[in-house]
Amino acid sequence: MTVVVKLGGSVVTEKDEPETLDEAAIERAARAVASADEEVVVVHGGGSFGHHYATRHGVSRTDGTADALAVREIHGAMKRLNDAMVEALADAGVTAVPVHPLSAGARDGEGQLDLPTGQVRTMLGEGFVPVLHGDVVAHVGAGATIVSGDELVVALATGVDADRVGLCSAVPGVLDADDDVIDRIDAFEDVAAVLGGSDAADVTGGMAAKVRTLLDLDTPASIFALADLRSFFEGERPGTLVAGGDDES
Ligand SMILES: Nc1ncnc2c1ncn2[C@@H]1O[C@H](COP(=O)(O)OP(=O)(O)OP(=O)(O)O)[C@@H](O)[C@H]1O
Ligand SMILES: C=C(C)CCOP(=O)(O)O
Repeated sequence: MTVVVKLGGSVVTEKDEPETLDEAAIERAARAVASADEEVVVVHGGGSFGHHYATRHGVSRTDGTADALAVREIHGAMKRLNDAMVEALADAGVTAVPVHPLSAGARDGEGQLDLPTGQVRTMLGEGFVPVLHGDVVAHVGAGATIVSGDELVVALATGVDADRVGLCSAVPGVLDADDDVIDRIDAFEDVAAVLGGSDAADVTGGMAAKVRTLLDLDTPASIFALADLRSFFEGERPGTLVAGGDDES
């Protein structure tokens, strides 16, 4: 059984405070990952590290930069966050190793992401837990653009043939107009009216982009809060199930 899980930047950082970790949340998430019996691929988002620098340099998933300093600053911030995540996971007993998307993937002229995953599959086979992160990647004709952790989740889930996919965010699921958790989403149009961006600085589009991206995936994906991460690893389906191309849950 292989699980791909994203730890949202809104969970592991104080998203409103530049380069500020949420240490307690990181430790709690690391303990939950350590409790997993499955092969796990971890992805984390940008939070107050990546989004802060991406906003400063005007870079998004579609607006690129040719400025190498901007690329180094955005990537450097994400590497600092990734170092902290890998260290916390290691402290919790997880065999975590870092994987940096800038060095592995790129976008073509249509913005399509190409993310090789052979190295991730080999890491899993050797007992490691790869830890990837939202990043900046080279983009044909645009210099470099942001790749969100959510896009990486979709590419990885396909690449490692994941059995389960989970996204841990700052909310208990996708909320409807009454702030109740929506159990299941099968089509973007069904929920478009209630989907917004992020409450904090976020160049990748918040919840609306998250749902749109996950609907591209054949494997159903759950969106839930940190309090539910452990139960997700225990096989439950907390929060909202985004079921794009497949009916099974
Ligand atoms: N209908 C909705 N239901 C739930 N959250 C919503 C909704 N509309 C907008 N949001 C916002 O989307 C946010 C989650 O998206 P965000 O991109 O911040 O999450 P993340 O993946 O945890 O963070 P990061 O992008 O830094 O990794 C919530 O914190 C909330 O502010
Ligand atoms: C802003 C950067 C560098 C990463 C964005 O990843 P996300 O937080 O998963 O959307």
